[in-house]
This record gives sequence, structure tokens and C-alpha cells, in this order.
Amino acid sequence: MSVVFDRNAVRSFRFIDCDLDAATGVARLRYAFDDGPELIETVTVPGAPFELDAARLGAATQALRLLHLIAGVSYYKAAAPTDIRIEGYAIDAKTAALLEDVYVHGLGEFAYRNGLDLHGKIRFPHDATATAGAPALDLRTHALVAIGGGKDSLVSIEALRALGIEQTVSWIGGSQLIRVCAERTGLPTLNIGRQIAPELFEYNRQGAWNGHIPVTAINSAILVLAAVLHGVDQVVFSNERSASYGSMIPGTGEVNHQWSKGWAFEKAFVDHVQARVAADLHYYSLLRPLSELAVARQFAKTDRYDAHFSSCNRNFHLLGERPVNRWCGICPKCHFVYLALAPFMPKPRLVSIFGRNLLDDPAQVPGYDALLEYQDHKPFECVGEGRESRVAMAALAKRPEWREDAIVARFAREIAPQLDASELDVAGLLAVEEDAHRIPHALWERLRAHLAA
Ligand SMILES: CC(=O)N[C@H]1[C@@H](OP(=O)(O)OP(=O)(O)OC[C@H]2O[C@@H](n3ccc(=O)[nH]c3=O)[C@H](O)[C@@H]2O)O[C@H](CO)[C@@H](O)[C@@H]1O[C@H](C)C(=O)N[C@@H](C)C(=O)N[C@@H](CCC(=O)O)C(=O)O
Ligand SMILES: Nc1ncnc2c1ncn2[C@@H]1O[C@H](COP(=O)(O)OP(=O)(O)OP(=O)(O)O)[C@@H](O)[C@H]1O
Repeated sequence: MSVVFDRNAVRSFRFIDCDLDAATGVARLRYAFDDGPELIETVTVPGAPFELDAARLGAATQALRLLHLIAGVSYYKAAAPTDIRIEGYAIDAKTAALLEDVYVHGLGEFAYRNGLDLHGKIRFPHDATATAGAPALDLRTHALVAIGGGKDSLVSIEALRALGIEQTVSWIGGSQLIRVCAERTGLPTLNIGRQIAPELFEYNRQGAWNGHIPVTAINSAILVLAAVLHGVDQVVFSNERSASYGSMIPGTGEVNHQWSKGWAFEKAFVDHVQARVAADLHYYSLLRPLSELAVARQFAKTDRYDAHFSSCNRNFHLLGERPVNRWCGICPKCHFVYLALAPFMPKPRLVSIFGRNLLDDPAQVPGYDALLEYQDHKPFECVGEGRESRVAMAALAKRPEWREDAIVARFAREIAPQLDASELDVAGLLAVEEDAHRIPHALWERLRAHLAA
């Protein structure tokens, strides 16, 4: 591929246009820097041909544009110019505000690591007047549930199954690990294809800015489009309450690696979907009322997925296989998930899932210190809050089967004496949060009882 990319020479990022072929389910999202080559991302929704009446076609167009605007973040970041142009259609001020949030906060870690300041520098041009509101589409009651191969989505899937909600287990991309977990559920599945424009990888090789992007926002927009095409009324994610809290960086403030898994994104996104796409389409995170520890407690209730799931992100690279035998054992997610499950599972079961005892390995001390926010900040990963790690560790320190393991013993000896004992109570972190969620009311009444059990 003979493209030359110099991030310092870039002046503008262009949202060229997007289109959807209802006969094949293929959506094309087109972008460019200045007058450079078109960068075309494709998303393929199985189940075509889609028969769309006028109302559903209108909703699909809105959902497609939302996806085009959000997925642009992968390309925008390569040069992060201040001049942003939208060419194929116009957006209104509220849509622009949503996008500015997604780009500024969703690229927060990217900006921090690259020494960039994006605050006040990302402006989406808007000249459309707001529409009157999206119509209801009379969507059928059915949930597209996002699955990521880890524990969280499996907890949601089992909760919906227990409540008798019809669901299709849905994922984006070609991960074999996710496929195996999805098939293990025994439920209908939907695997959506996503091809990033290959030029981006070449741009990366030539020194493009690179870093974390709000991938959950992209996956959310893809599933909203799929829900409209399939005519179903729910898109369900599994983002827990703890995802709303970032890492506190001295001199910088809060930087949240998982911003698009947080409550601020969820609220803004679902408001937009119901106002601009379909009034009766519900996007929600089923685990929002729970902490990571409460999710781990739910997960431990079944061993159905023990031999199949993994939360370790090293499994999920697009480029090339990087087999890690499901759990690498040295990354923050492995550290955290091991610790979070330990209070709720028999030790032999947990050791057998990971193939080793991470809490008895002194080499893992720095990793656990960061999770505990002890002499370090919370890692840039999808892990629980520092107090959740401290509470889990304190619980293990009381258990004969765990308390002599190297990391637990060190915690009890060196860290626990510096902590306020009243903050180490596990019960408070297992409580179900009543208010901050968008779970449909009729479902919430029954779900609350299920999650509290
Ligand atoms: C698997 C992973 O962690 N990837 C991150 C990693 O990417 P890497 O270069 O090592 O390999 P690839 O994943 O194959 O990606 C190649 C390049 O492609 C670009 N890219 C990829 C996906 C995408 O949606 N947009 C993209 O622009 C990017 O330039 C890649 O270099 O490092 C990258 C740079 O820091 C990260 O951007 C990659 O993260 C992926 C987007 C990803 O899917 N990560 C999830 C595992 C992840 O972090 N999930 C979060 C969810 C929170 C949130 O939504 O914010 C989490 O679990 O913490
Ligand atoms: N490839 C994907 N396609 C669709 N949804 C995904 C994909 N990867 C992750 N998700 C969803 O994004 C959300 C955040 O992912 P996350 O990795 O935290 O969840 P998980 O894989 O279910 O559990 P864990 O936290 O144990 O890894 C979840 O709702 C998950 O289902």
C-alpha cells in the first residue's frame, strides 16, 4: 500500500459519507484526512436482505449516521486535527455535543499518554435544526445482548435467561474466544463483521498518533443499527457501576480508560437513540446497578463457562494471533478478575480456571499495588475501583485458605494497618444501586430480586 502519512501535515478530518445496502447488510463508513485517500470501514450485519418500511428506513439512516460519526474516532485519532468536516449530511447542536463528549472523554487516555490536550479543541460543525423526535417503530420485544467473552456479559445473559427474556447473543469481530462463549450459551447468535480501513494500520506504522479509543461506544452504535435492521427493541450491554470511575492522575485529574462503559456515556447515548433513532429502542447496561465485586459474585454462581471465558484483553487483538492460553496472568485484568472472584469461589476452582495462583506469586506485587491504589494509580484497564480491590483483599486476609498466600499476607502486614477498617466492609459494595440505570421499568422490578439473591 503506497500511502504516505505525516500526522503533522494534516489540516482536516473529513466525515465523507456513509451508506447501507439493505440487500446485503453491508454498511460503509467513509472518512479522509484532507484530500488523501478514502478510509472505508465496513460493518456487515447478518440476516439480510432487510425489508425496511419508510419509518424503519429513516431510523436505519439515523443509526447509520450515528455509527459513522462515532466510529470516526479510530481514524480521527491518527492526527487529531482541530478542523473537523461533515460532508454527506448535517447534524444538529445536540448531536454535536454528544460527539464532542465521546471524542474528548473517550480519547482521554489517548490524549494523556500522548501528551495532548483535546479539551475545547474538538468541535463538530452543526447547522441542522433539531428534528421533532424519533417515532416509535413498534419493535418486537427481544434483546440483542452484547457478548465480550468475559464474565460480565455472561452474567447478563444468564440473568435474562432466568427472567425468560428472549435474546440473541451478539458480538462484533472475528474472535474465536467470543464465538466459543456465545455458542456455549446455547442461545441464538449474531456475529457482526467489522473491517477497519487497512490504511489505518499503515498510518500507524508511519507514526500516526495511536492509543486507546472508546470501543464500547462503537460497539454500542453497531448494535443499535443491528437492532433497527432486525426490528428488535433492546440492546443490552454489561457495564458495571465501577466503570464510571477512572484513574486519578496527579497533576491531571481523572482519566477513565473505560469512559464509554460509564454512566455518563450510557445516559447521553440512550437519550440520543430514543430522540433521533427510535423512541421504543431501549439501550441499557443490565449490570449498571452492580459493582465489579457484585458481578463477580453473580458469575461464581455457575461453572458453566469456567473452561471457556476470559476477561484478559490480550486475547482480543485484531492483528495477528497472540495466544495467551486465555489468561496471561500478568495484566491488570487477570490480576483484578482473579482477586474479584476469589471471595466467591472455592480456591481450587479459581486456580483451575487460571491455571495458577496469582495471589501467591510475589512477582505480581506491583500489579496488585496499582489495583489497590497503593503507591500507584489504578491501571488504565477495565478493572474495579481501588476500594473494591482493598475490600476483596481484606476479605481474603480473613480466610485460612488465602491468608498465607504472598500477596494477601503482604496486604495484611503492610497495607491494611494504614486503612480505615470501616471502608473494608464487603456488604456495602454488594448492594444493588436503585437509581442510576436505564433498565426498562418492567424488567427492573424482576431483575432487582434476581440480582439481590
Ligand atoms: C486488543 C487490544 O487491547 N487492542 C488495543 C491495542 O491495539 P493493538 O495495536 O495492540 O492491536 P489491535 O487491537 O489489533 O489493533 C490494531 C490497531 O487498530 C486500531 N484500532 C483497533 C480497533 C478499533 O476499534 N479502533 C482502532 O483504531 C488501533 O490503532 C490499533 O493499534 O492498543 C490500541 C492502542 O492503544 C488500542 O486502541 C486497542 O484497543 C482496541 C480498540 C480494543 O478493542 N480494546 C478493547 C480490548 C478494550 O480496551 N476494551 C475496553 C473497553 C472500554 C472502552 O470502551 O473504552 C477495556 O476492556 O478496557
Ligand atoms: N467484540 C464485542 N462485540 C460486542 N460487544 C462486546 C465486544 N467486546 C466487548 N463487548 C461488550 O462491551 C462491554 C464491555 O466489555 P467487557 O470486556 O468489560 O465485558 P466482558 O467481556 O463481558 O467481561 P469482562 O469485564 O470480564 O472482560 C460488555 O457489555 C461486552 O459484552
